[in-house]
Amino acid sequence: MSALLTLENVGKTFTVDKKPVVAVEDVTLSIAENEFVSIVGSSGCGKSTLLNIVGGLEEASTGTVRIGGQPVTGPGRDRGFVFQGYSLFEWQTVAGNIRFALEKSRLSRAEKDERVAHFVNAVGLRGFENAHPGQLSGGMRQRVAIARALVYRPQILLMDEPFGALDAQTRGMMQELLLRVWEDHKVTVLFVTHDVDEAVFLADRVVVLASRPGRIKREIRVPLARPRDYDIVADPDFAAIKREILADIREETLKTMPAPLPAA
Ligand SMILES: Nc1ncnc2c1ncn2[C@@H]1O[C@H](COP(=O)(O)OP(=O)(O)OP(=O)(O)O)[C@@H](O)[C@H]1O
Repeated sequence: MSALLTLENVGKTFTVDKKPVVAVEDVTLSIAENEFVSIVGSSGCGKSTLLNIVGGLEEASTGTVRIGGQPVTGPGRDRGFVFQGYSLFEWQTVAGNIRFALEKSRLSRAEKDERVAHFVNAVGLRGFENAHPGQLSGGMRQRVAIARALVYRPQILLMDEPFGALDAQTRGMMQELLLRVWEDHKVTVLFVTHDVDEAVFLADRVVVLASRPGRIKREIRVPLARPRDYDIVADPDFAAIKREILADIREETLKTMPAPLPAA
C-alpha cells in the first residue's frame, strides 16, 4: 500500500506567557491510503495539536505534512473533520447540515440531493432528514457530523474524540457504525482518543504518543480480522495489544505527575 499521508519531523511549539511550550516534537509517520490509525496518549501529550496540524488548522513549527506528496498549507477539501463537540447548525435540518458541506461544490442540484441521501442512509438516519439537531440524541448528532464530513468525499477523515461525550452503549454502536462506513467508503482515518479499547477496536495501527513534548513512543499493528464486531474485545490478542498500550500510557502519565512528598 502506498503512503497517502506523511509527516516528516513535525513539531509544534506554542508560546505561553512568553515561554515556549513544546506540544509536539519530531513526529515522523507514514499512513497508507485507506488505513485506519488511532492516536492515543496521556492527557495533554499533543494528540489534538497533531491532528490540527494535519487538518491545516494549526501551522507546524517544524517539519512537513504531505498528502499525496503535496505539502499541506491550510485546510482543504481533501480532509474532513469530526470533533467531540457536535458543531452542527441548530437552525438547519439534518439534511441541511449535511448539504451545507456541499455549498461550494460544483455538483448539480440533483447530484447534491443524491449525495446527501446516500450519506443520510449510510449513517442510519433515513427518516430523520427533516429533524433539527435539538431533536436528536448525542449519537444521532454525531452521525450527522460524520455524514457531513464525508459528503464531499475527502481522502482523509480526521476525528478528535468524536464519541467522547457519548454513553458507553451508544459509543460502542457508533464505533461499529464508523467501521461499516469506513469499509464501504474507503477513506483514510486518523482517530484521536483517550479510550484504548476504542483505539484498538477501530484501528489497523495504534500510535502511542509520549508526554511533554508529544513524540511517538510506539506504533502497534492491530492484526485482528475484519470486519470486526464488539465481541473482539474478548479475544486474547485484543487483550494483549491493549495491555501493552496501557502500560505505555501509564509510564508516560507517571512521568508527568509530581513526585510524592517524602514520608514525614
Ligand atoms: N493554542 C494553544 N496555545 C498554547 N498552548 C497550547 C495550545 N494548544 C495546545 N497547547 C498545549 O499543547 C500541549 C498539547 O495539547 P493538546 O491539546 O494537543 O493535547 P491532547 O493530547 O490533545 O490533550 P487531551 O488529551 O487532554 O485532549 C498542552 O500542553 C497544551 O496546553
